[in-house]
Amino acid sequence: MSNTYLTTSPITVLGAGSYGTALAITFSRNGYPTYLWGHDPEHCHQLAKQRENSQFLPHIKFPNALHIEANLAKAIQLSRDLLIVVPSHVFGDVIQKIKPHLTAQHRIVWATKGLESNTGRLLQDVVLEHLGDQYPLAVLSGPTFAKELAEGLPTAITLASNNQQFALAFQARIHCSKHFRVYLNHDMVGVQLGGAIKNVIAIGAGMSDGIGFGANARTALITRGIAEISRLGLSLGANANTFMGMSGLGDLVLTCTDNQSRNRRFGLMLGQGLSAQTAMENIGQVVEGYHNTKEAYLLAQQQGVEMPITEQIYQVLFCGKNAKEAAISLLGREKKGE
Ligand SMILES: NC(=O)c1ccc[n+]([C@@H]2O[C@H](COP(=O)([O-])OP(=O)(O)OC[C@H]3O[C@@H](n4cnc5c(N)ncnc54)[C@H](O)[C@@H]3O)[C@@H](O)[C@H]2O)c1
Ligand SMILES: O=P(O)(O)OC[C@H](O)CO
Repeated sequence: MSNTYLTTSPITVLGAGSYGTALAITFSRNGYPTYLWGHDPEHCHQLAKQRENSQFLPHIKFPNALHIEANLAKAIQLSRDLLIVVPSHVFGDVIQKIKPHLTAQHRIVWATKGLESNTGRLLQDVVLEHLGDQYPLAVLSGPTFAKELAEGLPTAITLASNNQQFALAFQARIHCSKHFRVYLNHDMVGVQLGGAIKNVIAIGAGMSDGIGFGANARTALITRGIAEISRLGLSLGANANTFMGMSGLGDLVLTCTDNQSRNRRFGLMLGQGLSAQTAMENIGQVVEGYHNTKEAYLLAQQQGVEMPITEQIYQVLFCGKNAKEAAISLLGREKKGE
C-alpha cells in the first residue's frame, strides 16, 4: 500500500444494497474517496452510469468522491478500511471471498445486522473463524434508515470495536457533526445482538398493528422486547448499558414504530393474514428478522434464556401458527413481576 493512498484515506464499502449505498454516499459527501462494490456486475455498471442507485435510493445523486468498483480484488486493494454491508445470510460467503485479497494493513468494519444463518453465531465469530484475530474489527449499528441517511438527515449511530486505536481513528473519519454522529462503545457483543434481535421484535410490533391492536400493545412489545434482548445479551457477556443506547433501545424503537422498516412492514402483512412468502415478495428487499428468528430462538434455548416474543414469532414463521393465536399466547402467559 503506497503512502499516497494512505494519506487520501479512502474507504471501500462492500455491498451495494440500500444501506451500503447510503453509507457510501455519506462518507463521500464528507469528502473521502469512497469505493462501492456490489456483487452483481450489471448492477455496478448501472450505478456507475446513472450516478444513483435507482433501485434502492432513487433521485439521490452520488457525490463526485463516490466511485463504483465492480472488481472485488481491486475494491479491497484501494482502501485500508473495508466496510461490509451485505445481508447476514451471505456475510460468511463474502468474508471468505475477501480473505485472499487482504493484506496485513486492512481493518474491517461491518454494518450488517444479524446472526449467522443456521448456527446463530455472532458475525464477529464468523470473521474470527475465517480470518483469524489479526485484523482490527468493528461493528457499526444503530437507528439508521438508509433513505434518511442518504438524504443527509440527522442520524446517530454506535461504533464498537475490539481495538481502541482503530475505533478512535474510524470514528474521527466518519463522524460529521452536521448530520452523522458516531458514538463509541466497547461492547461488540451487545451492539451486534441489539441490531440482530430488534429485527425479530419489529416483526412482532408490525404483527400487533396488522392485527389491529393499538399503541398500548406496540409499546408493551417494545418494552418487553428490550427486556428479552437484554437477558440474552447478559447471558452472552454483553454490558446491560449497551441495550439502553443507539444500537439497543434506539434501533428497537425506530424499527418497531416506523413503516420505513422492512421488518415492521413484513410483520404488518403477517398480522393482516398474508403468508410469510407473499409478504417477503411484496417487500422485495432483505428482511433480516425473517432470516434471524430461528437463529435467535435457538440461541435463546442454548443459553437457557426466556424470550417469549421471539418464541411466538418463531411459531408463526416456522410452525404454522397464525399471528392472532401468537398474540393470544403472549397475552395469556402466567402473571409475573416486571
Ligand atoms: N436499509 C437500511 O435502512 C439498513 C439500515 C441499517 C442496517 N441495515 C443492514 O444492512 C444489511 C444490508 O441490508 P440492505 O438494506 O442494504 O439490503 P438491501 O435489500 O437493500 O440490498 C441487499 C443487497 O445485498 C446484495 N447481495 C445479495 N447477495 C449477495 C452476495 N452473495 N454478495 C454480496 N452482496 C449480495 C444484493 O445485491 C443487494 O444489493 C442488512 O444486514 C441490514 O439489516 C440496513
Ligand atoms: O428496514 P429494516 O427493518 O431492516 O431496518 C433498517 C435498519 O436496521 C434500521 O436501523
